[in-house]
Amino acid sequence: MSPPMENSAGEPVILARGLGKTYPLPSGEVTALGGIDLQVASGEFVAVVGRSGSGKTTLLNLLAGIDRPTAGEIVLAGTPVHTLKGSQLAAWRGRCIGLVFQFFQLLPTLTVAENVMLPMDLCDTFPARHRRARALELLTEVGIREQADKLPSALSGGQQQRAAIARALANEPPVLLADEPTGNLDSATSDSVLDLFAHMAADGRTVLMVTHERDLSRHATRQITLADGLISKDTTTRSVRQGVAS
Ligand SMILES: Nc1ncnc2c1ncn2[C@@H]1O[C@H](COP(=O)(O)OP(=O)(O)OP(=O)(O)O)[C@@H](O)[C@H]1O
Repeated sequence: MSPPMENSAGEPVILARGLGKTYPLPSGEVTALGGIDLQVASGEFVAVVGRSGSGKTTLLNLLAGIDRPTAGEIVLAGTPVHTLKGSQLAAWRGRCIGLVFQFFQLLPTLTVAENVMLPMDLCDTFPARHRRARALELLTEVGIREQADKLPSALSGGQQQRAAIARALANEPPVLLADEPTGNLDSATSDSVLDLFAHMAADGRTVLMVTHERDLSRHATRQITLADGLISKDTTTRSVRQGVAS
């Protein structure tokens, strides 16, 4: 059997065609992304690497609908993201994308469980009476169930990032996008967080992570290198089916 390359509708989970982003500056235009084509299937864990300024964050922000492309199109889990506007885009993002950031971005006055429930509250994706139970399940999945009723400040950096990953999964998004998710963690903690992403991808989710640290991309199934806003290298490093040792 070949690795899962498509979702049930027969489309890649992430599809970008001619994707470009330029910024107008007084001194002339800056091309952050020069028109890239990309297909990512369910079960892939993609590490996007490249030098500073190569366009990694721009790519992630376009895929997440945080930024708008100036050229090309994005179809994510079947939705043509480039056509969505304003509140449509925000609602789509809340349901279809899980975002993980370098500095966790947990709300400091909410408990860990309340942070995880927040996307469900905002998008009304699960009945209110089920949200806490779901948050606890997710915290169990990421290995910090016992921290549920603490404030984020009582957790270590690695635990806070696990909480942020649980929050990113709250609405069962098909795609997880992570921008330098280990940038604020020591190397052992980084490895354990990346193992978690690898397991999530092996479970059929699609994970795309931007990282400065090429070495960390060994956890991924595929490494895409950007240079000057273009894909300079695209290597599948591990079969999707192979996943990770459990
Ligand atoms: N808002 C903006 N206005 C003007 N230029 C921008 C803007 N955002 C990004 N750029 C430019 O686009 C290019 C790509 O930036 P981007 O942040 O995507 O790179 P990156 O690979 O993520 O870099 P880093 O690893 O340093 O975060 C760079 O030349 C950058 O200066």
